[in-house]
Amino acid sequence: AFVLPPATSFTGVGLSGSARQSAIRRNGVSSMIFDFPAPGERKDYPRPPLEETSENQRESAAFSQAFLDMPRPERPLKVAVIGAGLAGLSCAKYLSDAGHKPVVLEARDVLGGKVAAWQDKDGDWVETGLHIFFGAYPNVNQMFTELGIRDRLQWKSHSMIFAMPGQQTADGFQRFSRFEFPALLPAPLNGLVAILLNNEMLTFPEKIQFGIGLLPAILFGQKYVEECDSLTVSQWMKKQGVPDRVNDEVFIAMAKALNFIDPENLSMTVVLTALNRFLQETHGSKMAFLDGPPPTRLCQPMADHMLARGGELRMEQRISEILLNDDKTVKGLKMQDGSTVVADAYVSTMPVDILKLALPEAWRPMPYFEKLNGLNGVPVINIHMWFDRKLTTVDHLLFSRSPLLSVYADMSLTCKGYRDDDKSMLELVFAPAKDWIGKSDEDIIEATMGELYRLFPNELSKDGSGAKLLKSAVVKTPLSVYEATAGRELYRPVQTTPVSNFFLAGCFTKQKYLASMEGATFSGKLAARALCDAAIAGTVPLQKESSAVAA
Ligand SMILES: Cc1cc2nc3c(=O)[nH]c(=O)nc-3n(C[C@H](O)[C@H](O)[C@H](O)COP(=O)(O)OP(=O)(O)OC[C@H]3O[C@@H](n4cnc5c(N)ncnc54)[C@H](O)[C@@H]3O)c2cc1C
Repeated sequence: AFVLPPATSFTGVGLSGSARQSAIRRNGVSSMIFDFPAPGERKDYPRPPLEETSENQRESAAFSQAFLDMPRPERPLKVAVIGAGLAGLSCAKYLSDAGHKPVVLEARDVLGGKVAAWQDKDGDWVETGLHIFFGAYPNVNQMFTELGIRDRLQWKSHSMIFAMPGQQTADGFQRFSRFEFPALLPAPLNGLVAILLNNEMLTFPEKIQFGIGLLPAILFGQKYVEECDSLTVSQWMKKQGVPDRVNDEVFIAMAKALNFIDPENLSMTVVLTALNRFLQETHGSKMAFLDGPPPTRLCQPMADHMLARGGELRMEQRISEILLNDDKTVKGLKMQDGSTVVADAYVSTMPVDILKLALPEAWRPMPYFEKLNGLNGVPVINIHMWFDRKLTTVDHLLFSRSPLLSVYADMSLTCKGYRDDDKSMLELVFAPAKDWIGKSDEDIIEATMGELYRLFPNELSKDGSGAKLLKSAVVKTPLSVYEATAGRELYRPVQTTPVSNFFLAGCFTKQKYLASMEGATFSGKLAARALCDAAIAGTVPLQKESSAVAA
């Protein structure tokens, strides 16, 4: 156990009710015990087991190791990291690994940003989003390994399961169509067999036509994938002569799951990027659920890691203005409470819509920042419904294939922390949400029930004789991840900005893993690396005082 040095602020996430509130208010306890190795105690990160290592996974482990192997800075940089979502926490973690001093400033009283969760009055957890981890998330998987919390990822059978709304089995239960990836075959054979053996959704000629359509992606690789950003999924399907039914049966569900929009709008690059990972990595499409709420089960260990290495976390600290020097570098951050935070360098991980509003006037004409106008957040709604009995026995993510919903899962089965042997808690992603985001929670729940009657024909009944809805929670995110419509790749900024002491991270910034938890985590790592390199090159202007961060 390691005793934190005095005056380190911490978050009360993980505690409940008044204990949590008072912990947040105290925000500067004298000491806390963490079951975590002291700085310098462990030189090398543990590697994931060999059988799970893909080339991307090995690259990610080496990238992490480089932070530990860097020469220790003579004068550690104080870095203000704006936002404690996955990008901010990842950036802070790796900066602390490299010997720098991150100070994370989070506007809310909860860690996680788009993976944030909180407890309702009954103590039940409400999440911003239903979150799935994939085998093809090397930097996220590496993060779990580095924090010693791999056992918190609950891996499910290697399958993709699609609901068949309105269709029932002979005994009246909901029908599913499964793509099963055989365990003994390597990629891409396991994926091809999974597709070939499923005959409920696509006919053999349809699969062949889709396979032929994909040939250029297989032959020309990444270059072709990137070129396809000029086309929507629907346009690409037409151009490649893929039958409409493939779009309707599979890609509406896929597009909604990947970016909460329809194939008529989604860039084909997004779909090809996902397919590429799934077809190249044997475990790529394997899915895992976290074993409880992300703020306590994932974000807190990330924060603890950097706190144990001298970092700082300040909750309920919203920045209201970026203050500039005459040369347009950042002079400090004006906080909403009127205080100012000064550091050697600054990393913004604010979502793109908030960042655009926060940009200083002097930066707006710069082409790098001007490009951000091409990116906008997409609306999405996450719904929780608690029922008085079990609705399903399927312990997996389900693609709903229904007009209003995207994916859903019975969290009482899929997630150890929410386990209930008698009742179901469905978590459902409602998308596209453009026409619904302004509607009342009651309207949204009523519309969702309408979909559920078709999805659970035997368990739910309009006359009230089936399972009863005990309570529900609706979480609206009007501007979530950037909307990946055709042509957006051009607008995604790299992590190094034209301002020498200002860096960007966040899932919208340029990296090869889309707007996802992996994208956010990797972007934070890339920003930390860019900053460390700039520090070594001496291009970050240092503040005069040795203790640069002042509140
Ligand atoms: C409903 C839903 C379902 C999803 N499902 C999946 C999934 O299954 N798999 C997957 O990989 N991804 C999924 N995602 C996407 C994933 O959650 C995001 O890509 C990722 O969490 C984004 O992390 P981030 O750090 O880039 O941004 P954010 O999480 O948005 O973090 C930004 C942080 O900045 C803070 N902030 C904002 N303004 C200020 C300010 N002025 N001052 C200080 N702090 C500020 C915010 O409070 C926030 O904590 C889902 C998202 C949603 C909404």
